[in-house]
Amino acid sequence: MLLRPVIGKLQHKRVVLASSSPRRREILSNAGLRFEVVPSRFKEKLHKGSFAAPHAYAVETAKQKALEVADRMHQARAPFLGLLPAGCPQVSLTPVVNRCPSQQAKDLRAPDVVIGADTIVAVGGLILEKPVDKQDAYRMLSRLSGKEHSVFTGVAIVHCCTRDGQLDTEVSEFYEETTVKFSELSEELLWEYIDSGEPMDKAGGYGIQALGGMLVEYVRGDFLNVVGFPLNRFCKELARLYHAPRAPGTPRPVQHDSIPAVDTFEDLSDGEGGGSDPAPASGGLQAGGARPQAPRTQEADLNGVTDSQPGLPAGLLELMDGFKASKVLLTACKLQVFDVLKDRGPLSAMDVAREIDASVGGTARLLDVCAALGLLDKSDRGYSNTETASLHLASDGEQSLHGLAAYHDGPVWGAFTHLGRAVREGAAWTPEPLLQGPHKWSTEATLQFMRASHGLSKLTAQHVATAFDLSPFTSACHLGGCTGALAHKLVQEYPRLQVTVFDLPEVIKLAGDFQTDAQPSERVHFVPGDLSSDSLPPADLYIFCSLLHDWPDDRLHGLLSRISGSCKPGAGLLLAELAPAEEEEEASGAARRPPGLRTRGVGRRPRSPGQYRRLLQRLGFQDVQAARAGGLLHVVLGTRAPP
Ligand SMILES: Cc1cn([C@H]2C[C@H](O)[C@@H](COP(=O)(O)OP(=O)(O)OP(=O)(O)O)O2)c(=O)[nH]c1=O
Repeated sequence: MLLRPVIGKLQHKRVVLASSSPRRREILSNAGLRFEVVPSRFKEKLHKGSFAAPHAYAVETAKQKALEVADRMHQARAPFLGLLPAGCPQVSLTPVVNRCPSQQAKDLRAPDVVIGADTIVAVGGLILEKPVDKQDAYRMLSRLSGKEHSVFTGVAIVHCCTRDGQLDTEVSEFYEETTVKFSELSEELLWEYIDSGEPMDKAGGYGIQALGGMLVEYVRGDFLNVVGFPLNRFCKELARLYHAPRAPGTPRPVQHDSIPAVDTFEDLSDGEGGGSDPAPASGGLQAGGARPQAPRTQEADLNGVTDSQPGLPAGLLELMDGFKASKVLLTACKLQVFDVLKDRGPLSAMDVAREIDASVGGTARLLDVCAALGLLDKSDRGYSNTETASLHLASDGEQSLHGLAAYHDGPVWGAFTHLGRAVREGAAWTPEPLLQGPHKWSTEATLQFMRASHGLSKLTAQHVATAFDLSPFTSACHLGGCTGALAHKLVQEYPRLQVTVFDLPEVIKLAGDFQTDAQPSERVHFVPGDLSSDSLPPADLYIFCSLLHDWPDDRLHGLLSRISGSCKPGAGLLLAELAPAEEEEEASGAARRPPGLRTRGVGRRPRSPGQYRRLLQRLGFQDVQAARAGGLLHVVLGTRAPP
C-alpha cells in the first residue's frame, strides 16, 4: 500500500470529516488528507441493547453521524440558491480561503465524501462512551482498573451524490479493535486523573495519548484506533475502494458529477500514483489562491459512455462569490444576532427582529442564511445559536471573536472595497487608520484594532505559552504585546516569570480597558515604546506573536539582529507566527486560517518554521526548535549563543 497515493485519491474530492474530535482531525491531517470539518449533530443515543456486539453499535453510530452531516449539507444548499443571480451556477458562497469551520459546512458544492467515526470502550459486555460527569468517569475508570478492555472505533465513509435534487449515498463501513490493559489504579491516582479534566471528552474516560497513557500497562493493536481513528485500516479501505478490480459484468458504482466512479480512480492512479506526493486538487481552491479545475478527460459514466467535456471552474466561482458569506457573518455579528440568541434560543425571526430593531422579512432571510452557514440552528421552534456562535460570535465570553469580526467589517472591509485604487496608486492594502501611522490613529480606531487583537490573542495564548517549557526564564518581554492577553497567560503558567508588555504609547494607554484576568497580575508590566526606534526593556526571553509574518525580509532581519545584539548568552527568542496555509491545513484539516490581525490585506506568504530557524541561526541563536501552537501558529524558540 502506497500511503500517499491512497490518501491522494481523495485530493480531488470535497472531503468532510463529520467529527468534532481534535484527535481525528490531527490524525487525518498528519496523513496529508485535505478535508473540511463539519461536526455531526447526531445524538449518540442508539439503543445499545439492540446491537449484537459493541462494534456494531460503534459502526452504526459512525454511519449516522456521517449521514446526518451529508444530509444537512445537502439541505443547506437550498436557502442560498435564491441569493444567486439568475443563471448563476450553484457554487459556494463561502470562500475556501479564510473561512471558519462552521462556514465551511455550507459551501454550496455538496460534499463528495463524508467520514464519520465513533470510538467506544467495551469491558465485560458494557459499552462505555464519554463520561457525563466526574462520578461517571470514576465509575468507568474503576471498572477498567487492572483489567484488559477493548477499544472499538467504527468508521463510515459515505460517498454522496445528488440526482434530481435528491441526495444519494453509498456507505462503506468498518471497525477496528484494540486491546488495552490498565494497571491497578489507586483511589488517589484515579481522582487526581479525573481532576485533571482529561477524561471528560473521551470514551471510557481516558486519553491514552496524554496523561491517560500513564495508566496503561500495554496495548495490542492500532494505537491510533484508541485515540479515535484507525488510520491504517482506513487507508486499506481507501485502497480497496479505489483500486479494487471490477469483476466482469459488475455494475459500475454510483455516477456523480464530482466523484469519479471507482474505475475512474483507477485511471487516475497511473497519472498521480507515480510520485510520492498527491496530485494537486483539480477542483476547488486551496488556501492562498485559486486553482482552476483541470479538465476531466475521458471520464466514464454509468453506461460506459465517455465524456470529454472540460470541468467547470468551480474553484474560481467559489472565489468570486465567497465574500457574500463573510458579509453575512459580519453583519449578523454587528446586528448582535448571536448576542440576542445566546442562552435564549430558540426565538422566532419576529422576536429577533424586534430585539435587533430590524425588519421581520430581512431578519428572517439573514437568520436563514446564518443557519445555512452553520452559525445557527433552525428548528420548528425558531432559531438558536450553535455552540460555535455562542462561543466565538457573541460579544461576551472568554473566546469571543466579536472584536475581530467588527474589525473586518469596518476598516478591513473598507480597505478592500477600494482595492482597485490602492493597486493603481501603489498603496498598501491596509485599513485607513493603520495606513496613516499609529500616531494618527483615533482612540476609536486604536480600540477597534485592540479589540480584534485581544480576541485572537486570548484564543491562542494558551497554545503559545505552553508550546515549550519556558520555566527556565524569569523575565520575558512581549514585543507588540498589545492588551497583555499573552502576558497574563504566561504568568499564570509560570509562577516565577515577570512579563513586560512593550507596545506603542497609544496602545499601552488603552490597555487597561481590557480585562484579561479576574485578578490583574503584578507580574505583568506595561512599557510604552516604539520597536523600531526605542531601546527594548531588558529581559531574558523576547517574544513576538502574530506580528512578523508579513514583514519584508530586510525589516525583519534588521529588527531581529538588533534583538540578537542586545541579548545576553542564554537569553531566548520566541516567535509565534502564522503557519503557511498548507502547513496549517495539514495541522488542522479544514480549519483554515483567519486573516492575521496585522496582515496587510492578504499579505505575503507566511514563512515556514525552517525559514525562521535558519534566520535565527544566522543571527547567533542556537538550539532552535519549532512546535505547532493550536494549528494556527507555529512557534520557534532559540537561545542566544555566546559570541
Ligand atoms: C479511549 C480514548 C478515546 N479518545 C477519544 C476519541 C474520541 O474523540 C472520543 C470518543 O468520542 P466519540 O463520540 O467517538 O467522538 P467525539 O465526541 O470526540 O467526536 P464526534 O462525535 O464529533 O466525532 O474519545 C481519546 O482521545 N483517547 C483515548 O485513549
